[in-house]
Amino acid sequence: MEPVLVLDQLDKSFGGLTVTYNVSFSVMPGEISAIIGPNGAGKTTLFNQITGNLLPDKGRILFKNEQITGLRPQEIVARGMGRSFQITSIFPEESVLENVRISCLSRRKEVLNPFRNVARFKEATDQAYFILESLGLAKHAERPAFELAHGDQKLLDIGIALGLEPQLLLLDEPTAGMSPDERQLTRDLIKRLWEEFNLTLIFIEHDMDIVFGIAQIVRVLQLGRLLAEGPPEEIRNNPEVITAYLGEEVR
Ligand SMILES: Nc1ncnc2c1ncn2[C@@H]1O[C@H](COP(=O)(O)OP(=O)(O)OP(=O)(O)O)[C@@H](O)[C@H]1O
Repeated sequence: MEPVLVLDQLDKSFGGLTVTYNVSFSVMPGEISAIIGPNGAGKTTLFNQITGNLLPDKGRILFKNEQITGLRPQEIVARGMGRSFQITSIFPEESVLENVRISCLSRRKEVLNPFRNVARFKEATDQAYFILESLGLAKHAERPAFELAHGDQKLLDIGIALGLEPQLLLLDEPTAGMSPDERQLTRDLIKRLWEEFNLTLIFIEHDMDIVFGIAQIVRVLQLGRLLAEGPPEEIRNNPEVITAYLGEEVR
């Protein structure tokens, strides 16, 4: 089996600050994996390079065996990579349904003209409902998005990404700002979405219950370097990772 994503020796600096240094790893299709590391380790900057929001100074990124380094984010999305953001990217005045339907339609290149192709519009509406039901948001379908609670807005953001039918989905701190109960639900939800939508999923997360609960592979960044990579048990017992990040209490 070929990897779906390959990072090959990525470097990125801001002024004198090295934020990504010689980062290489491969992600296999269908894998669910986590990126962890201290604040400022470079996790989001790494995501930004993968999604084309930032250009690496050096190195290559391959997605489904093709070079995507230097492509614009929209081109990378069109190839099947989705992303949710730490800060949500919803249209606040539009309904919850409309937010997801827009992305389903844009996948079909029918954004603003529902009358041109009624069948496609209906198909996109059904797909949007299916996604909202998977996320537990169908009951809020008709409400304006800004009325949703913070946790639900984050879920909607994932729904928007799913509307684009990604094969690879990147989630940046999906549980940030959530209550412990919401975190628990979101953990189960992420696992279910991964299965239901046949995704390859990479998430950045600080909550170690979630990381060790659902990731098959954990990658640890420290000061922009890939410190360790492996299955949860191996990472949890890795002395360097414990010293750099985990501490003793999570063992
Ligand atoms: N556009 C930018 N210009 C200058 N410095 C930046 C820029 N983006 C990020 N940085 C710096 O790069 C470093 C890594 O930031 P990044 O957000 O990637 O870390 P992170 O691991 O995602 O952190 P956190 O867990 O807090 O989200 C930080 O020191 C940050 O201040």
